[in-house]
Amino acid sequence: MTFAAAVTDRTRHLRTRLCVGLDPRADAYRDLAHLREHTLDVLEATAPFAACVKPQLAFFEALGVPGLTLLEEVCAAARLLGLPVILDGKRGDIGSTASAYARGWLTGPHAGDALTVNPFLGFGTLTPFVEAARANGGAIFVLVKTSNPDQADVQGQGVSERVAVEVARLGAEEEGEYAGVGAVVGATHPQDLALFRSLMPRALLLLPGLGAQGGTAAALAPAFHPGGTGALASASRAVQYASGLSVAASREAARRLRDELNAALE
Ligand SMILES: O=c1ccn([C@@H]2O[C@H](COP(=O)(O)O)[C@@H](O)[C@H]2O)c(=O)[nH]1
Repeated sequence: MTFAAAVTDRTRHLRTRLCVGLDPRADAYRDLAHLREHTLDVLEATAPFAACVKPQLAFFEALGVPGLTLLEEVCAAARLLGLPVILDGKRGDIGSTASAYARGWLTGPHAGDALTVNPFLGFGTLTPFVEAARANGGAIFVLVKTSNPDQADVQGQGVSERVAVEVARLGAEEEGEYAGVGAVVGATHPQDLALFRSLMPRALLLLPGLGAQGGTAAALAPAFHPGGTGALASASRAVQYASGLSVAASREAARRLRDELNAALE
């Protein structure tokens, strides 16, 4: 089953559109063993309420080689739990380097099922990512309009719309309900969600910024299709560190966010 089909299946059968983000901050733990245990515990505790999981590569890379080993463990554990994995790496570069990124993060030993991708080196540089994702039934999420308040300094509405049109074009010929070329649109921009939904009708939208950045489930309905499919709302700190390092609190936060999204959509 492709990534797009697998998350949509979880949405329909488990009634969840929540993407649980894993951003393990080294300074929150006694040592690496503690970070590892808590991260894997949060993953397991929140899995029943999640459509997918999104490890942020920066936090794993910051730990060096042990971080990459842990990332492999996280991906393997997610698979055992039936959770599709989005690696949030925001990769992008000239073609030859983009190919290496695509091999590493979409087909390599610590590959995810999907990868976030930066389009700002030009649309041609997306090709290796699209091809690697297609070859493996995976997906990419292209940055269209990021969640941070200063995104408009560089992205701007015209640029974001142009990227959105390209995302739709890249996915247009793919089979299936949703294409393997999706888009990142911040949950912090609820006023723009209807526009981006209409510009990219068959793209899965990844909506980061739920919780800690101020995004709310109630405002996200325009990103979804009738029936509540087509988008994944993502929260990291609000789940992993819902109340200090309490795993029970992480579980309850995931359950609450899942329920809030369902209340807004069903
Ligand atoms: O536009 C974007 C794209 C990615 N992110 C990443 O998502 C999480 C958000 O963390 P929270 O704790 O839920 O705020 C983090 O890994 C970001 O790098 C984003 O925030 N916005």
